[in-house]
Amino acid sequence: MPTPANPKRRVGVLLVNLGTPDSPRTPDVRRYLNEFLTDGRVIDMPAAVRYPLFQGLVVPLRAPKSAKIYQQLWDTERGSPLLYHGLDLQKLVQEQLGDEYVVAFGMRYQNPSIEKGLEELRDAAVDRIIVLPLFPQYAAASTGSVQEKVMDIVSKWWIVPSISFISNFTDDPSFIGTFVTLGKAEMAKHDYDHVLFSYHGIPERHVLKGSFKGYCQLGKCCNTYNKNNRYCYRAQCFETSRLLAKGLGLRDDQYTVAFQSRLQSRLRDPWLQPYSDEVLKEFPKKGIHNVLAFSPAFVADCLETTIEVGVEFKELFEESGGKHWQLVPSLNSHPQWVEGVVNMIRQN
Ligand SMILES: C=CC1=C(C)c2cc3[nH]c(cc4nc(cc5[nH]c(cc1n2)c(C)c5CCC(=O)O)C(CCC(=O)O)=C4C)c(C)c3C=C
Ligand SMILES: [Fe+2]
Ligand SMILES: [Fe+2]
Repeated sequence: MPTPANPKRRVGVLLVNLGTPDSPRTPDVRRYLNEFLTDGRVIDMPAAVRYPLFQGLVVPLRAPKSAKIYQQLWDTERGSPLLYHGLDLQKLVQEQLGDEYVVAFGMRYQNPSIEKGLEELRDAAVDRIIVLPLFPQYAAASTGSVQEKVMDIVSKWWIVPSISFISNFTDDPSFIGTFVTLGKAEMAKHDYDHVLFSYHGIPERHVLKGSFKGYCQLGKCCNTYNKNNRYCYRAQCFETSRLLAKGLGLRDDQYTVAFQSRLQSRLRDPWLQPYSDEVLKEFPKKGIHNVLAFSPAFVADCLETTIEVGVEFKELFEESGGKHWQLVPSLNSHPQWVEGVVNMIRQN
């Protein structure tokens, strides 16, 4: 309800990304991983197994190694790229939307928290709230987790606000268009034999658990994007890739879709395949020596893009006989993307 002091109706917008540690020091990375990897939507094991296994064993072993990688990524002045690009986006989107909207930013894990963002919107007396998780493709482990957290928080408020979620933007013209702009800029600087679209992986089980009436079975079911696989992460990754390829003018044999960042565990559960690291090692044997890599599951530079694709995959490719590897930067706060986010919000 509008307050007498501010009779104008205003819409609240909460932009959310995954999360990042407060600093690249091991204790902060441990705290972040403990929150992340005990989320039942990320590690879908019974809580009685998940907490002792991850807090007691996996996270203590992983945190010092992850901390070293975060130290490589950290900007001395601005900190974690995922955080500062998110804050830049918030500022620019707010400027374009004007004072009919109040734009907040939150992280699913660690800071600034989703709770703080929602409280900012409540304190601004907004009329309704639009939540935009900054994940192009819907996954229960990313978007679903943000939705659960938001609903959990507001369900405990005395006055529960009207809320809507933008659950994915797999095929949004500005999301696709900005990546095409960035990709074409790289293509103008160098000749490439092949393009790799590398997406964050998820366990195959997660896709099967969300399969609508058993439609998605990790096969050709994902070759078209339709009402039966609307929420299938794999189908969405293929759809994003087809649209990017079209925008870049690529034939089907000029690009490969693959999945990265699998969490190696002794359980050896299969993740979405093919695995990016295995695919890229084979490229030189197929005569592919110049590769342009995109990370279209992320809208901002982060550990998984800058370090995993930009540094680690490049080294692996060169060790395997490849000549030139280039990562296309993420959308960050590119003006075309800012305008796209503004349009998505206005259309909601
Ligand atoms: C694109 C959306 C994401 C999905 C889906 C996702 C699933 C998922 N992730 C893990 C495990 C890890 N992910 C890590 C980092 C990370 N993940 C995403 C996004 C998605 N994850 C982002 C944006 C980032 C980068 C954060 C940053 O600060 O730069 C990490 C931490 C890094 C590390 O220690 O290697 C882990 C661990 C699982 C298990 C999973 C699905 C089940
Ligand atoms: Fe992840
Ligand atoms: Fe599918």
